[in-house]
Amino acid sequence: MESAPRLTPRIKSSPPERKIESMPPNLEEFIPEDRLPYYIDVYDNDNGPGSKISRLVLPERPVYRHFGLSGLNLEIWTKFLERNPVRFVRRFPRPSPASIFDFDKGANGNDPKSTSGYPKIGQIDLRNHEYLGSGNHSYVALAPLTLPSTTDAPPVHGAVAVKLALFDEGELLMNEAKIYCAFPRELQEDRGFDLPSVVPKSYGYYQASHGAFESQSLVGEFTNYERKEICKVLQHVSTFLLIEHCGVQIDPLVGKEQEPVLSLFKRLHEANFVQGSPSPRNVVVQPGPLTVPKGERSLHKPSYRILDFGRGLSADFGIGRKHPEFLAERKEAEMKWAQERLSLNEYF
Ligand SMILES: Nc1ncnc2c1ncn2[C@@H]1O[C@H](COP(=O)(O)OP(=O)(O)OP(=O)(O)O)[C@@H](O)[C@H]1O
Repeated sequence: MESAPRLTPRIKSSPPERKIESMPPNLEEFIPEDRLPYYIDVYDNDNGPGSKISRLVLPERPVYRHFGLSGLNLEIWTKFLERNPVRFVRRFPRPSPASIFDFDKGANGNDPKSTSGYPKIGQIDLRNHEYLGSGNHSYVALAPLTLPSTTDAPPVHGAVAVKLALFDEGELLMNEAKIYCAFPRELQEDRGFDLPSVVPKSYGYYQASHGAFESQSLVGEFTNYERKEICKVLQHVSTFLLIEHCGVQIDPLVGKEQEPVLSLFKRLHEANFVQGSPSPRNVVVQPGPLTVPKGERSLHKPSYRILDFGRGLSADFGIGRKHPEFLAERKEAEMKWAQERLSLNEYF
């Protein structure tokens, strides 16, 4: 008997291929909280001729449209950025007080690796990033993340999605960061046929701050006045969220293609989360299954993931916690929404 032709998912663009040769393979491993760095240095000083001010570190924000950039001393910022990375500090998952203490002991000079093996400073290199996508609120880039080795773990080097807030949408990104912190590990890790991963793994939410700048060893001479001006610009620099790169956007799905994606929404709801804006833009696909080595994966066995939790709800905090009945209502509505919006019929 002839077997039925297998349906491969519709996707918006061709499956991910490295456009930049030096880009490492995607980081796929789960990194426990105590291995995430306290600081991340972002290299972002090479934005092509004529544009020394990075769009990524300093996205266009309404504040500039209203007041222009004149209030900020961009000459000094440029001088700083040409020679130094921008240092960000981890906000979520919140570093534990003990690890901060331990970190500070090391940061004071003499202990490059902390005693508990806590990695101090990671690096993101945005100079050669690939554009992954953007929404109404964000710009998402693929860039290499490096974490130093610790006393009991090897270094980490892999490509991750860096989601930056555009305009003044930091609140959505912060909500998303909190949701990622609340996800249980089993939603992020692929555990085989019956329990595929539902959402990307996340590697923390980071913010540029005065304190992080003060802890940075700077290349070049900066006067006190210049330091103050740099701190003013830092207040406008976007926060960012690091997440696993999980493939390319799907196109609306037909018939049976919808089943695996709807079952991911079901698992998300069973774990007491709501995504908040289901649409084909917020579902990505890559060759699977993820449990086998990369060379053996194919789009005939697709691995889907749900993205974008800016408008997400969780039973762990906020309105989802205060009003469980509201959360239950949203889950029901979201399932109907997902059925309609992921379907090709919706578009005709
Ligand atoms: N982890 C990821 N892996 C692969 N692609 C991604 C990832 N995160 C984001 N993208 C791409 O970037 C696009 C924008 O991301 P996202 O939907 O999270 O942004 P947003 O600004 O919150 O969107 P919206 O306008 O729906 O609020 C996605 O549609 C997807 O194509």
